[in-house]
Amino acid sequence: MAAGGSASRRAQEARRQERLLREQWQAARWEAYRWEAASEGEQAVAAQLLVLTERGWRLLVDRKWPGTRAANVDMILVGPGGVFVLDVKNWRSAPEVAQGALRAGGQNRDEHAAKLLAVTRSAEGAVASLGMSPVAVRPLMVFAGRSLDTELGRIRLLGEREVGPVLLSERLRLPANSVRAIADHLERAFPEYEGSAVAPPASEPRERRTEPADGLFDLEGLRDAALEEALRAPIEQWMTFLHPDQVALVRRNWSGPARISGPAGTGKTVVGLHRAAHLAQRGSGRVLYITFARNLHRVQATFLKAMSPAVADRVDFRGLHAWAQEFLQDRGVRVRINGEKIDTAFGFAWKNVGRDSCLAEIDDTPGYWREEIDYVIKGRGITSFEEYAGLSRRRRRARLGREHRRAVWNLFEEYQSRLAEREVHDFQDVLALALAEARRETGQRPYAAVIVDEVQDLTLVGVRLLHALVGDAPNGLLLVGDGQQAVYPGGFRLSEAGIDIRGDRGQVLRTNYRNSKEILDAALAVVADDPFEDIDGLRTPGRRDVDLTYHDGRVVRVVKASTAEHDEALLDALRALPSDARRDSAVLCASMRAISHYQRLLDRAGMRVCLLEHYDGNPVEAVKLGSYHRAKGLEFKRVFLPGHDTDGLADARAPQEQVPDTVRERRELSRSRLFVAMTRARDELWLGSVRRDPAG
Ligand SMILES: Nc1ncnc2c1ncn2[C@@H]1O[C@H](COP(=O)(O)OP(=O)(O)OP(=O)(O)O)[C@@H](O)[C@H]1O
Repeated sequence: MAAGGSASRRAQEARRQERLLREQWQAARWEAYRWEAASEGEQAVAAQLLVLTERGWRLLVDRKWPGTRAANVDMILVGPGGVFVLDVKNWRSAPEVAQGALRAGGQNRDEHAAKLLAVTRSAEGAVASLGMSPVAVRPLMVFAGRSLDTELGRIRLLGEREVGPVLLSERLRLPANSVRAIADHLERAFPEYEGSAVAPPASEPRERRTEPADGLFDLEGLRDAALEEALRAPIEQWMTFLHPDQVALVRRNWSGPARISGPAGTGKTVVGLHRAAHLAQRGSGRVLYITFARNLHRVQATFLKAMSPAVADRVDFRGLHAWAQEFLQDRGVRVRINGEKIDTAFGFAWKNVGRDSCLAEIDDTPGYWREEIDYVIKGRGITSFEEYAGLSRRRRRARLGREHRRAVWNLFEEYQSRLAEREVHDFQDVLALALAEARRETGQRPYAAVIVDEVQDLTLVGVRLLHALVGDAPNGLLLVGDGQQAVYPGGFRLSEAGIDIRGDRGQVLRTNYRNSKEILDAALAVVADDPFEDIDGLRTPGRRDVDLTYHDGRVVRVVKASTAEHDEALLDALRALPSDARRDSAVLCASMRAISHYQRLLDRAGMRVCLLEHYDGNPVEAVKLGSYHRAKGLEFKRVFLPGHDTDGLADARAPQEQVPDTVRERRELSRSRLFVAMTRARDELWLGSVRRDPAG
């Protein structure tokens, strides 16, 4: 359609909406004025809110507060924007918030805020039994005859004029059937208050309010449009609903460190985020939410803000290394990181004592030995050769005798002295320094709780560091992750970190809410023969039992004879998408080289690209592009994996006994990474390959 045509359609729609609103406003005012016992101010607020009831919201007025004898609740509103508990005030003096207190006419009015919070907690309890996240209920204090929009803790204070527009512009959180279910449930939990001052007249049939007053109202149409919009909504649209088992985890009281594990897509992150909001809402201290991946925390911060704006500023989302550097800086400890100098230091060390040692017989790629130092020696905080000589090198395949370990140790010492010579630290040093600092008793506890997402990506020293921040305090440390999605070498057991997870403090989620069966089956086939050991030391087979929630999805396999044909097929698939579907699509690659290649390809084809390192969780009208690593923890409706089998999948079919241990280890890691990338897809997974010449 021509642009002019769609602009005129939009203008027509805007006029229709305006007329509709005007009609709804008239009807609402008329109805509010029939609430004779209410003050004029309360009627004005009610009129604003009654407009919402014409737009898919349900308004419960003057309800009994369960568990009390005579107290009432002014209003509860349930709608696409969530659940709100309202207290309507008709004060003679203007309200103000000063130094965390509510005041009016020179007097402290905190008792009103306390009552509203207590009612909100009752409502949270009621919706939690429906499986709704407790953080989705929000308290509002609305002031008749005033104009304001401010906050007091988690309470939002709004004036008579602001309340309608603010609620109407809330982002979509609940679909229509959820609004119905919650409102029905709350109607039962908060029965009508006897002797109600503002209840609508009994003679007025309740249904009248939701029926069109005349032909101008197209309520059915509005609802259908809202529903359709929810289905089309970008993938970032946050889920407010949790399964009752997940809600229980969010609200649970743990007596010490706890852990949530489970296969890909089982809602671990959702639970972690709701838990962060819950703790921030309940306690007085700050919550630290840590991930290893460098941009994931930004995305998660955006999600939390959408989900629970009132608490968002009490949760710090950080990448582990950046946080550790800030922490050291705050404590006055100097660190110097310089990537180039670190590489040179290792390069020299390898040349001097590695290249001609017995290590080269096992694997002559220096990278393997650098990983040994990073993940095994420094990552596990090993400080003496004897300790290293007796170490069980978890998830490392090459068997090293004493002689080889001695050679690794020499390489490590040489590397350390080269770093010292250049006066630089590497990333492992930063964590070790931060750990030493965190263990120093300063009397300050910066955080009440620490939540670690994708914990399998951390090293042992990283986990020790975060544990040191909160110790074994109740509800202090929560570790969220899945060993099957480990994408870095090496590993450790929690017991080595001195973390004891026992009884109900170790929880496993089992229902995959993300992937369709076809997609999950394809992903599990890649790692089917790779049993793995998780941080609790349990060995688990690669093909795990997962419960599925049934929704459609498909796997598209495209095999071409040349890279050019393969790339053209990718472009065709992307071009075939409607333009608003591209924003929920991601092209993921195993290497940086491949990312540069596909960035050029998409640029040349005129397709807008958003690199994952720039993605912050807000919907963006572009195809996302990034590495398998960067895609960790994220999800997309459609995932495109060009050349997905160049690194790992095909190798899995080679006879294993002829392959050196270190190569097998690398391939295993490649398969884990591919598994992670594949399980990012919700509805469609596109797997591209270039046919290899069997003789080649
Ligand atoms: N109870 C639920 N009902 C419906 N959808 C849910 C539920 N719980 C989680 N989801 C959805 O399932 C998807 C996967 O959730 P999440 O990202 O938290 O899983 P995860 O276990 O952290 O995944 P991964 O380990 O693969 O990163 C998300 O879209 C989330 O909104």
